[in-house]
Amino acid sequence: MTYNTILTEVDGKVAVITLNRPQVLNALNDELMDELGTALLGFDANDNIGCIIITGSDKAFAAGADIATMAKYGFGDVYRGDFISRNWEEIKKVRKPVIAAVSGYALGGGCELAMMCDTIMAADSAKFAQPEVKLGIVPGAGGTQRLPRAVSKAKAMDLALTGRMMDAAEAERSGLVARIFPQSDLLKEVKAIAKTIADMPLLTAMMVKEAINAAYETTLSEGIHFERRLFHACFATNDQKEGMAAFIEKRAAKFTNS
Ligand SMILES: CCCCCCCCCCCCC[C@H](O)CC(=O)SCCNC(=O)CCNC(=O)[C@H](O)C(C)(C)COP(=O)(O)OP(=O)(O)OC[C@H]1O[C@@H](n2cnc3c(N)ncnc32)[C@H](O)[C@@H]1OP(=O)(O)O
Repeated sequence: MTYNTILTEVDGKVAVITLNRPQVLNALNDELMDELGTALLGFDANDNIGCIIITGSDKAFAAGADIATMAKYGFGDVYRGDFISRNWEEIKKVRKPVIAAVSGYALGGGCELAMMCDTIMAADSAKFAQPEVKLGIVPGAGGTQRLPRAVSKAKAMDLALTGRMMDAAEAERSGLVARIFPQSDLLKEVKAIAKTIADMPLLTAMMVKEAINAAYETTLSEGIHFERRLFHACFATNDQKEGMAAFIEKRAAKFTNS
């Protein structure tokens, strides 16, 4: 499928979606979010794909929502058009692991998009911010809710009230980013991580993702209960039998995703 604002690539069992509005540092507009959702759900439905990467350019993962677009809108436009809610939730429907590979700017909606992914791997050039306050708006795509859960209330307040940028090292120290790589190695390294994940039993990897994401949505005891039932369910899979037999027989497992 061809798109106007993204590029897609398949590398073995790994799908790569590259945001592609370089002239505006990958600023996010409605067309891009529609196309991103279509690509994500397409790869999620593809049995040959085990892990999905979203990335941008060296200079920008995404410099936020398209300000030139937003500047034209009033309350009626965004409220009646249900902007953001209309097409941002697609990524939450994706059941396979999604990795954000961030180089350069991840600002505003760019940081929010990265936080909607299951994990964030960053280049040493990465810079994260929620600078919306400087534009007279609050973050509108989950930044005020996901950032404090990722880095603490104190750090989230600092970032969202000052609009300052946080570099990759601070982002990793704060827990927003899982790992940092030299910019020139980012995509190679993240593809290797994604291949490792895609080589895991798919049903189990999907259950791991679902269980961890549930922690953001429920109480500890409910989350433990949910995890326990998934743990019990694993014992109905061939992959649990194969995984444990392979360990005992000291050989590589041959998972069948069943
Ligand atoms: C409600 C309706 C939304 C419509 C779309 C709905 C779906 C997607 C949006 C969902 C998210 C909304 C909620 C979110 O919380 C809100 C935001 O994200 S607000 C925006 C936050 N981002 C910023 O404030 C960053 C703005 N950019 C900068 O500060 C600087 O560009 C930079 C990143 C520090 C880089 O500076 P420089 O290196 O000097 O480069 P330039 O500034 O010259 O930029 C080059 C070129 O790119 C254009 N550009 C950069 N950022 C944006 C942007 N966010 N929107 C539009 N265009 C952008 C810049 O204008 C230059 O273009 P040129 O002048 O060369 O034509």
